[in-house]
Amino acid sequence: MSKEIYENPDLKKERQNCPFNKEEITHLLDGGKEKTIERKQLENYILSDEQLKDAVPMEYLSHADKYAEELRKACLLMHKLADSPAGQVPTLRALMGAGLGSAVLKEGNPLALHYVMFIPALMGQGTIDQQAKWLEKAYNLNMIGTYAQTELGHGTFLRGLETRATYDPKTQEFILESPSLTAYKWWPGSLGKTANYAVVMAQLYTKGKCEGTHPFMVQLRDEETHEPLPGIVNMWLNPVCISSYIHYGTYVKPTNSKLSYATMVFVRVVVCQDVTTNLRKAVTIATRYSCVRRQSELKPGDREPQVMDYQAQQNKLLPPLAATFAFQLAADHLWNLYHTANNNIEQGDLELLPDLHGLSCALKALCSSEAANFVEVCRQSCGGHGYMSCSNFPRIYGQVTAAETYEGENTVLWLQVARYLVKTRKEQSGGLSVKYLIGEEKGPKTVDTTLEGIVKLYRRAAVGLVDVAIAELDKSGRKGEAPHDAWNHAAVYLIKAAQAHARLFVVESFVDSLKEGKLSAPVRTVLSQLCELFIIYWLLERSGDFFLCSNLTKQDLLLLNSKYVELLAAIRPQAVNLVDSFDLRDEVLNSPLGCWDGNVYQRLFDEAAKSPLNQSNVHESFHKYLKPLLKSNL
Ligand SMILES: CCCCCCCCCC/C=C\CCC/C=C/C(=O)SCCNC(=O)CCNC(=O)[C@H](O)C(C)(C)COP(=O)(O)OP(=O)(O)OC[C@H]1O[C@@H](n2cnc3c(N)ncnc32)[C@H](O)[C@@H]1OP(=O)(O)O
Ligand SMILES: Cc1cc2nc3c(=O)[nH]c(=O)nc-3n(C[C@H](O)[C@H](O)[C@H](O)COP(=O)(O)OP(=O)(O)OC[C@H]3O[C@@H](n4cnc5c(N)ncnc54)[C@H](O)[C@@H]3O)c2cc1C
Repeated sequence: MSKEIYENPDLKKERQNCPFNKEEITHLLDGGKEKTIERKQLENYILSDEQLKDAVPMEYLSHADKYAEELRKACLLMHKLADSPAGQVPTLRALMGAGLGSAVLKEGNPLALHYVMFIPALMGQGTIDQQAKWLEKAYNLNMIGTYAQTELGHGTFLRGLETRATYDPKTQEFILESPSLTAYKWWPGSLGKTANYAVVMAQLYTKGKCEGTHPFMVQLRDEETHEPLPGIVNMWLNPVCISSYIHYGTYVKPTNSKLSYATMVFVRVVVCQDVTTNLRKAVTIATRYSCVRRQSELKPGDREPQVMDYQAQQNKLLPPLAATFAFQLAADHLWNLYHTANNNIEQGDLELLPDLHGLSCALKALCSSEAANFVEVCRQSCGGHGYMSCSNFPRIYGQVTAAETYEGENTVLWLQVARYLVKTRKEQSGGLSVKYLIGEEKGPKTVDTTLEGIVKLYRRAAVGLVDVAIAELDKSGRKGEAPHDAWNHAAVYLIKAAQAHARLFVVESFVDSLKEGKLSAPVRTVLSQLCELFIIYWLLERSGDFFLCSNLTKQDLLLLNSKYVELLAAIRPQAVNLVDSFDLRDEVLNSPLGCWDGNVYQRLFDEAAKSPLNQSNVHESFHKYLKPLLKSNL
């Protein structure tokens, strides 16, 4: 007899009479029906492998055992990648895109950097000959690489990196050295124990002149023994300059000195997708739990309500739910720009490079910071159980908040965006993605609170805040301040302008995607509600920017507040159906709070039982420490 599949009755009720086709949204997020089929096949292919499951929860292992267990699974995963029926690259893309990797490798993937930075660096910066020599070896995992740029003393300021690569024309070799403790490479993933090669960013010196940071291929460890090569601690020999600019002993400048930063641009684009995937997990866990959890009293004498019925809970969870769609659509737009710009750059056309740099910095900083804030709100919305390690919120939060720092610390990236905006506004040129900065914003300054009207407000804020920042810079200049001091003293304004620009890009991506997309009426309705909720939410959160740069009035704001709470109520009935549309398997969510069947309490209890401390009634430490204390009559 088939075992009755349990489904929490409240969740079951939430799923009844769904007014839209969930699969249509799943296909939209996957990039089409075929992509959904491919993803599900790959998920089955990976998640059905018993050897990829943890014998004991990772949190109960030692540091070394965690590393060993993650490496065991990562290596097994690589074999499955190579044997995947869908082919290596689609499987890798699925591992990176759908958060599938973290379903298997919960503490982190010791081989991630090999795929996320080492191979992209070879592809983006290696010469044809270098790619012929190393790419196949890297794809076949006959070498494991990392990307070693950050040093103990420098992570942000790349022009301050201390690792030196001195070209010796006699031997036609580069001598790499770490001249000081602060020059030691620090932070690169996999560098400690896993990688045997690295792309090392170092200052290139030739004929006594520093030509700036360049990438070098360096072998770190013996391929057989894995022992560090001689002198590896503070002296490296025989590196090879990737995309060599040394021709017959003479340095030939690249067309753009920042092309050596290309790998970081790629990862910033990838990070937008990754933090969105993590946010989707957090929202799914919190939403399902909030419909299972009944607590307190809404109507005196009534049964305890689902906590999702509190407007306060909807205010916590529905903006992040909307954000997952907004960030996904913006990340898709950025990915398309990346490919266009990259193809042009390969043809020697660098025109889109500033736009790509500006936008990738903006979106990486915005999506990572907003996702980190939203994940924390999702955790808090689950009360005490959200604090448990098994809820998966601590791990998801650790992953998204790391993204606020790596691949360019967010503040530094905001300032890069501001530099690009000020230049575009002042020079009234270029700026593919900031066309509104070229020429004046046309039309009346009156405010209408339609979707189009709200987008116009975002545009006014984006251009207005750049002008406020420029006015500050000019004011400092008139006072005789040097440009670098004026820039530093305008930082607060510059960052606000950069953030307003990033939010405008996300808002326009969302609105435009709904206009362009071939959506059924029910899906269009629910996504339009989410879009309107999200852009009003952000406007209310940052109303000062809009008061400063438009004719927004107190009445407008009160009207928008009313519209916002109406939208909370309108979307509430579809919250579970929307997160079900993400089609995230329980193994990917990895949380008893977010499981599809809503059997939360039993799963929490089962998780707690796995703790080593729950394998006996009295832990041995009682006899060693507590009992003597109890007897000591202090
Ligand atoms: C099995 C598979 C499993 C897969 C798992 C998937 C997981 C995926 C998610 C996780 C992904 C990765 C893991 C994370 C690993 C982390 C890695 C790292 O952190 S690597 C190190 C990152 N470090 C940085 O980002 C450093 C940040 N600093 C900088 O970029 C620079 O120092 C900068 C830009 C702040 C300043 O540089 P510089 O001082 O040289 O420039 P200026 O500010 O003076 O500007 C001059 C000029 O250049 C332009 N510019 C700057 N940068 C770029 C660029 N990158 N591209 C193009 N142009 C650039 C700038 O705009 C100025 O132009 P101008 O016209 O003169 O105004
Ligand atoms: C999880 C993780 C994984 C990582 N993986 C790698 C890797 O694989 N390879 C690698 O090379 N690196 C890696 N890194 C390092 C990472 O790239 C750096 O930590 C990051 O670039 C920040 O640089 P920093 O640590 O020097 O911070 P700092 O720049 O020292 O930041 C400290 C403070 O100074 C501020 N600040 C710095 N410059 C300015 C400025 N110009 N204007 C205003 N404020 C400023 C920052 O905003 C910040 O508040 C990783 C880091 C983490 C957390």
